[in-house]
Amino acid sequence: MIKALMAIGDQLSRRALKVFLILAAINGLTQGAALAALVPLLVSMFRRDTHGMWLWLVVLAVAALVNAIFVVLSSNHSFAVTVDVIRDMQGRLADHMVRLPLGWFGGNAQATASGIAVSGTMSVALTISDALIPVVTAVTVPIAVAIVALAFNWQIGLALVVAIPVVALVTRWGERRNAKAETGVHEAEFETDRRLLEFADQQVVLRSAGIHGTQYQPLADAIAARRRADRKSLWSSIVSMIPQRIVIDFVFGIAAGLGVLQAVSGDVDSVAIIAVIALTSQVINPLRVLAELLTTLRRAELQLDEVADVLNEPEMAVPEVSRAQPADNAVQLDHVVFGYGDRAPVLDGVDLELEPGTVTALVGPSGSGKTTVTRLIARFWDANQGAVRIGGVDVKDLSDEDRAAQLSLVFQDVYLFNESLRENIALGDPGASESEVLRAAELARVTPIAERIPGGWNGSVGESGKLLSGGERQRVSIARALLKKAPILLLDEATAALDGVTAKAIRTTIESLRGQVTVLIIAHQAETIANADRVAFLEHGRICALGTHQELFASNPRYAAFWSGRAQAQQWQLG
Ligand SMILES: Nc1ncnc2c1ncn2[C@@H]1O[C@H](COP(=O)(O)OP(=O)(O)OP(=O)(O)O)[C@@H](O)[C@H]1O
Repeated sequence: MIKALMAIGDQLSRRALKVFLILAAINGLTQGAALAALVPLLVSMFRRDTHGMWLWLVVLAVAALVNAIFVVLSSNHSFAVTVDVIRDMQGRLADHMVRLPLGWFGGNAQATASGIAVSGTMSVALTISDALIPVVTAVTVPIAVAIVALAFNWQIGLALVVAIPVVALVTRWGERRNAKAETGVHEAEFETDRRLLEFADQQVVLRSAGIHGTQYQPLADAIAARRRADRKSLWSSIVSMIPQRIVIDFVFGIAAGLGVLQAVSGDVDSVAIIAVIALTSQVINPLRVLAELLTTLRRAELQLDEVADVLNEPEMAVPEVSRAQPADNAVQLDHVVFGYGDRAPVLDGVDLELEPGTVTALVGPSGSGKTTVTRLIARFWDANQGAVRIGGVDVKDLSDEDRAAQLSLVFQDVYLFNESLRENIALGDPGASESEVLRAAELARVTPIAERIPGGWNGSVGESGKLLSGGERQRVSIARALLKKAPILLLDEATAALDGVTAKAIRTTIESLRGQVTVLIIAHQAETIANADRVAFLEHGRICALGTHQELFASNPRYAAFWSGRAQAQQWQLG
């Protein structure tokens, strides 16, 4: 675990960790020395040797005082190290995660990331503060005691010196044996947490399906698996503890037996023997708790492995400074091939050019890759082949700031922050004036929302915007995008949840941007598509037709069939 912590920490916290370990070791050694001073003290007392008694009493007092100082120092330092470790791990995780491709956040990765960044780092930090000092003490006290015993009675001392590595080996064996069960517990814990979060988050869906509590099978399964894993881990630790206990008791038995033999044969002072045997017993307790402490360390080590796994995920290479500046607000996809992970390509040679200031509608069957096109323009992922360019510059050559400045995005799944209505819009341009915010809000028809909700512009939208309707959330996110005034606007079904009148008003707003802003719009409403300068028809991973809606409808049978299908389904009159 120390090795893993050293690998993750920066130079400063590595140094702090080393100092902490040294302090903890001195703490253990001085504790052992204070205990050891009891042997000559007891012998002097029994021999009524006043000089010796005082001498060893002073030695004991000094050792106890030094130990007390190091207890305070190491405890104090453990607090500092704990804070450093949390800061370090969370800081490095945050810095790294913002540079990971967004694809990494799909599936379980998001739950993993929040689990690791919050509970994982906390549990590692708590292990340092609660378990590391006892572990170091459990190792150093027996060593100190064995050295002292060697000085007073070499036979017993030798038995301890030989026994300590044997006990350490048996303990290590037990801990390794437990490791598999511990990994099982860790995985089961993660799955239960993930299912519980899902269960809490998706209450609307579950209740509408009539599913309550443990009727939600994946959660019930996760809880049952966790119970099984806990039981397995408990048995595993009981089984591995037995040999450790036997070896420890055996060592104590041998030390006591040796002492008794020497006392009976009259070779050594029996008082000294009693004192050394009493001292030996002090080795037993730290060694016994060592096994439990190692299990705690093992759990922290698993968390650290996960932190390391996240940190080892390759980052997207983003230049600090753009290698060139976009010449205009054109967007170009040049023979782009892209697939999610190792799945078959979604886009298989997409060529598309959005001319500056034009409105292009991207249409195609569900799952054809329309959203994926917008994600590649925004560089949430990198294309496997081909290039995506903004103003003639490859998006890979733009810094995060320059790329973000070029784009405004409104996605299907709108996320609002648990802030006021005004703050949610102002996020689009934190430097915007009050009148600019209100103007963007007006254009996106947000004003009626401010008039309705308690608190008006300063009223809260609730967690993830849950106090607003789906259509209202979309309007706020459109206002946010309009406020940004970026030269390229990507809209992915941004008006899907709006009523006809509001959708028409927003369409008018978007059309008013024509000539200034390059707009790519994914929409299913016939009016939006019919009014676009050009329609790009995406099918089978390629743009297979490009032109106005009327041109494509007349010349491309696949497009005409696609629209006829939609019109039939939605009873639209087209063409
Ligand atoms: N994060 C992801 N990980 C893996 N596969 C994905 C991911 N996002 C989308 N896909 C897959 O990529 C394909 C294209 O998805 P995309 O969302 O781009 O299609 P779309 O044309 O926008 O669909 P729709 O019109 O239904 O919104 C789909 O088969 C989808 O399952």
